[in-house]
Amino acid sequence: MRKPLIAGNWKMFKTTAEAKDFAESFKKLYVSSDIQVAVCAPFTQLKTLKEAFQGTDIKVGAQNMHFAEEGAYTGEISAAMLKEIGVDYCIIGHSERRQFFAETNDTVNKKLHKAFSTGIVPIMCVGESLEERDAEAAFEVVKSQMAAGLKDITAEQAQSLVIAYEPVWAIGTGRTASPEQANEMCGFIRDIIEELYDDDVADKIVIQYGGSVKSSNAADIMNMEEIDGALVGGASLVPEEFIQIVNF
Ligand SMILES: O=C[C@H](O)COP(=O)(O)O
Repeated sequence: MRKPLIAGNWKMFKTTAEAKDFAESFKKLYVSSDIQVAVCAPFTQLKTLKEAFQGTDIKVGAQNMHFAEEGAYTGEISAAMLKEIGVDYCIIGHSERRQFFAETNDTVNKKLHKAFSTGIVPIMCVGESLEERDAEAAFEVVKSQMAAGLKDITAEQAQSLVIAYEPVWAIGTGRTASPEQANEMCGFIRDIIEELYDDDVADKIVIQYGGSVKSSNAADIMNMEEIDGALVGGASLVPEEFIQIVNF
């Protein structure tokens, strides 16, 4: 049985003081359940959050990492550095990284290999742009992101992978994919996993939806059969809002 994952993605928001405030308020509202909860924060807040969430089952994730073990890569952070402070998850291939920081399917693939070999669970993001959806190319685009991103990833590794389907046109726009549209693509992603691996892996893999998820639409999305959680941007910044999504 898959354990759904609801993960916040803070993007480039919150100072250390703000992260501490969030954690203190959120812990008071949070009750452990059969939903896994994680907060993916800026690098500088990861240690703060790990400490603040100690003694709870709330996990912590990064939003990016480099694929090399170490080296002359000014400004980058390695998987080992994240692991050392206890980071559980890392978002890989978010559309904002693809759009603004030259992330490609090839770098996504390299990062996945490094995350798995370091013991960090990758949250691999896939999703089409509005132009691609309008051109009826959404399924083809997602399929090629999946195939290239998962190149040479073993079935054993893939079982613990999280995939986030985030249609680019629904991110931060207030325009959510309908629960049916999201469910259809998440089902398609599961079919691709079955094709690439087998039905056992397809059955185990967690597939999230992301894009303008809020407390008002969380239940409609989360109750869809193929959707195992959410990657939540803006609405994860406010403890009282994020907890309502977690408790959908
Ligand atoms: O990673 C999260 C997504 O980019 C969604 O962001 P959003 O909930 O602010 O639309």
